[in-house]
Amino acid sequence: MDTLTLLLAAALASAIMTTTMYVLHRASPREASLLDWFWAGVFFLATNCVGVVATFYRVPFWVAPAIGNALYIAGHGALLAGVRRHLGRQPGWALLLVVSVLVFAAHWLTFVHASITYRLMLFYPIIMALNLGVVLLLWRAPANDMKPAYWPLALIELFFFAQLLLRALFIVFNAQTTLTFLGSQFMQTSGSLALLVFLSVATMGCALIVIRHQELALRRASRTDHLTGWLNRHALQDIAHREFNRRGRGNHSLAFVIFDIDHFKSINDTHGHAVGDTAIRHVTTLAAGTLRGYDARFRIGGEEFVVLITDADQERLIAMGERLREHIEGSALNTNGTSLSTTVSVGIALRGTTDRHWEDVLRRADEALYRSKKNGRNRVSYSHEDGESENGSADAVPMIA
Ligand SMILES: Nc1nc2c(ncn2[C@@H]2O[C@H](COP(=O)(O)OP(=O)(O)OP(=O)(O)O)[C@@H](O)[C@H]2O)c(=O)[nH]1
Repeated sequence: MDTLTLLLAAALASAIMTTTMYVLHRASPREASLLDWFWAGVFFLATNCVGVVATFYRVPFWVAPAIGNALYIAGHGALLAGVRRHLGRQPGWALLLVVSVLVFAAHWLTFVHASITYRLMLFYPIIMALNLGVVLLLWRAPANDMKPAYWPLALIELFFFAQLLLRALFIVFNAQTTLTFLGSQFMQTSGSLALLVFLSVATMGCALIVIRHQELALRRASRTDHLTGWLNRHALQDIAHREFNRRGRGNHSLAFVIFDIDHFKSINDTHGHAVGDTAIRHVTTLAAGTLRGYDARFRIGGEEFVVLITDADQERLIAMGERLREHIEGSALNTNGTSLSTTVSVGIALRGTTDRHWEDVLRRADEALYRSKKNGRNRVSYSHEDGESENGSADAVPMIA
C-alpha cells in the first residue's frame, strides 16, 4: 500500500474510533472513560488529516509536523487518560496538555527543527512511555473478572511500543538514512501500517473494557438487594451451591446463620413503610458490624437475612449468633425523634452428614429460627442434625418504643 492509502486508512480507523466511543458514551454516559477515548479518536483523526493534507499541499511547519506530532502524542495520552479514569485514578488531562504544548514548542529547538531524525528520536520515547503506562496500569489492575477484557488493549499497546522501539533502533543503526517528512518509504509505511492496526484493535479493546464493565455491573445489580446492599436470594443459590460442593463435611464446613426482625409488621404499621425500610438498613448495618468482611450476607425476604459461614464450628457459630442478637438489641434506631428498639431471632445450622444439598442445611437453620420465634423471639437457636434445637439465650420481649 502506498503512504497516502495508509494515511487515509488510518484516518478512517480514527474516525471509526471517534464514532464508536461517542455512540457508546451516548448509550452509557456513566462510563466517563469513553469520553477520553473519544478525544483520543479525535486527535488521531486530526493528525492523520494533517498527514493527508501534507501529502498534497505544502503546509506551514507549525501545522506539519508541529501540530501533527503534538496531536499524535495527545492521542496516545488520551488513551492512557481513559485507562486511568477507568481504574479510578485522575485521568491527568492537565499534564497531557502540558506535554502536548511542550512537544509543539520543541519543534522550534534548532536541532529538532532541522532534522526529522531528531524529532523522531525525541518524540518516540514519549509515545513509548504512554504505551507502557497503559500496559503497566492494566497489568497491575486488581485481578478480578475485568482482567480478561484488558488483554486486547494491553497487547496492542505493547505491540505499538515494540514497533516504535524497532523503528528507533533502525534509525540509530542506519544513521546514514536521511529522512525527510514523508521521505522514507519504509519509515512512513511501517508507521502508518502500525497505526492502522493499533487504532483498529485499540477501538475494539476500549469497547470490550466498557462492555465487560457494564455486564459485570448488571450482573452485580441482579444479585444485589438495593435496600441493604447485601446479596439477594438469587445470589444465595449460586454461592451456596458452589460452597457446598467445594467444601467437605466437618468442623470447617458450610453453615448458615439466618435471622429475622421480630414483630417487623408492627414497625411498618406504627411508623410507616419508610421507617420500616430504615429499620431494615439499621439492622443490616449493625449485623455487618459483627461479621467478618468475607462472610457472605444475603437478604432473602422482607426482613429475613442469611449469613453463609464457611469456617466455623458449633461453639463459634452460637457465639457469633449471640453477638449479633445482642448488638441489635442494644442499639436502638433513632428516627423522627423516636427511639425504635429492634430485636432479631436467630437460627443456626452447620452442615451435617445427612445433608445432601445446601438447602437441607438452610432448611434446618430455618427450623431453628422458627423455634426461636416460637420460644419467645430475640433468641438464638442451634440446629443439631437429629433435628433438635437448643436455645442460645435470652428471654427478653422485644420492644418497640
Ligand atoms: N418497610 C418494609 N417492609 C417490608 C419489606 N418487605 C416486607 N415487609 C413487611 O414485613 C412484614 C413482615 O411481617 P411478618 O412476616 O408478619 O413478620 P413479623 O411482623 O416480623 O413477625 P415475626 O417475624 O413473627 O416476629 C410485612 O408487613 C411486610 O409487608 C420492605 O422491603 N420494607
